[in-house]
Amino acid sequence: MTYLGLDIGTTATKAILVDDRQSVLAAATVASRIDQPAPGLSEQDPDTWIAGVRLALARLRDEAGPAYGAVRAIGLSGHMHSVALLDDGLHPVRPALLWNDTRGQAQAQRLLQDVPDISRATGVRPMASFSAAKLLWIRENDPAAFAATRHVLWAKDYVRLWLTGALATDMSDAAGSQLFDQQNRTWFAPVRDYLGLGPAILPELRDGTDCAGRLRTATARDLGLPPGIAVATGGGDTPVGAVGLGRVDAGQSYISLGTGAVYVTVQDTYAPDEAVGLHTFAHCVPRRWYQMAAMLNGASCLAWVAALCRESDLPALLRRVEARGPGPSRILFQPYLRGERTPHDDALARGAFIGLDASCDVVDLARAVLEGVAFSLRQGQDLLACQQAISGPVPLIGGGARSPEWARIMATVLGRDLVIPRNAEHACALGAARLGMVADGWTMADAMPAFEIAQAIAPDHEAIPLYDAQYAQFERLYPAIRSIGQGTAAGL
Ligand SMILES: Nc1ncnc2c1ncn2[C@@H]1O[C@H](COP(=O)(O)OP(=O)(O)O)[C@@H](O)[C@H]1O
Ligand SMILES: O=C(CO)[C@@H](O)[C@H](O)COP(=O)(O)O
Repeated sequence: MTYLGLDIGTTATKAILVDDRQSVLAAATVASRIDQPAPGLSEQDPDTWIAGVRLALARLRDEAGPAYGAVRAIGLSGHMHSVALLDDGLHPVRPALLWNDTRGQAQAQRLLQDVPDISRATGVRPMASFSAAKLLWIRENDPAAFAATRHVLWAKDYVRLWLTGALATDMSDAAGSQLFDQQNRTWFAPVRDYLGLGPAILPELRDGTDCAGRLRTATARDLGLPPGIAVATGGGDTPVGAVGLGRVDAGQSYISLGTGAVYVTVQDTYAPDEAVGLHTFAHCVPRRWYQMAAMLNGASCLAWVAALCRESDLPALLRRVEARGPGPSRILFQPYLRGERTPHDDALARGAFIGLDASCDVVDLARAVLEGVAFSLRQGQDLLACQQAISGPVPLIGGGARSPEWARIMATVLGRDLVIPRNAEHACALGAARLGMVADGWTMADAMPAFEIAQAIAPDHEAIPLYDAQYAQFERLYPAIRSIGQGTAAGL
């Protein structure tokens, strides 16, 4: 008896096969194409999500052998906010604007002005990342696509549509749309009406643990899976990561360092604080919400600086950073390469290095990047901690968690113990498989045990005061150069 988890990540699709004790039997990762032809633009063709799943499953099938044919249920996770618009025939009418596409900034401002109570009802101030601003941008800039739209789905929902034929979404992807009433867990009519979306355009809402449909016979044959198996509704990657860690109880936190970065704390009541740029969203599991600081610029900043400096071996670069000895660096890096959400809500914010001198080399730049992303997460931690205490060691997942060197810098900047869970890279895919288990009849308690620790990361206590001083400088940087960054972004 096995379970399949699919995670439609921003940079890669991941598939994982586990047995009923959740031992990983096989895993596959397939890189995704992203089109980013100019600053602020970030798109994906929804059909690449299906192509990624197809290829990942072919690899999983080769690796796993007979266990692959014994799958009892499938669960899904996907990057959030990236909305797929489908026509009458359920085909995409245009590429999806991804969560880190910031074209909808002016539209977000208009939503804030024109829709009373939007922030309190939807759990966050309107921002370009969220689906409502994207839909408004498309209505104004691609009216033919908007007019042809009959259905709106999120990344994992489009994959599930292909698997089962069911049109649905879960509470957590709905929560990230800014079209959702977080308290009552239902669509929020004032935004829907403002956008001019008929009620039938938004899909049926379900919990992520529900069975949303059964695997179609033809698709099952094509994929080599049993027909008719349950496919869970699934969820957005942020809450599904929490499921993969077994951290779904109030007060439990975790950090994900993927393309972006999120710092999450689970809640069992809806308690928004939209004023400070935190997000308060419904969870993919029933009767839970979560509060998060969400940064557009996470481990992608490391990939960026490595590519810029033609360093193709990330682990080798990170070892060179560590070999330089303890930080902080004498250079400051502001990581807003794609604008930023928490804490600034500024699509036109831009990146910066400050303090360069003639002796700086790639290792100095890389260290400054690792620290700048960590400082950004500390700003998120400071905001979250105003709402509720963050207790105990915090687990770190996502591609960035592959680096113990980065985790050490992060622990020191955050001033707290971190832990790298076993299967940290697969947390969202594992969470997806766990949603599949619940859809197959398991209880949440049995399907979602706490993670096992692969590595404990303690802060460097001697370096904490030095990093505190550098963090104070970091906090001064954005207000000092905001207008310059906005000016260059606007082409002034
Ligand atoms: N060895 C490594 N150390 C630190 N970061 C890494 C390493 N390998 C990959 N990464 C980072 O992981 C990021 C991708 O993380 P991942 O969680 O897989 O992304 P996503 O789910 O957003 O597609 C890349 O931006 C890359 O910089
Ligand atoms: O915008 C958010 C959450 O609100 C992002 O977390 C996306 O959901 C994509 O995550 P990664 O690809 O960076 O893991």
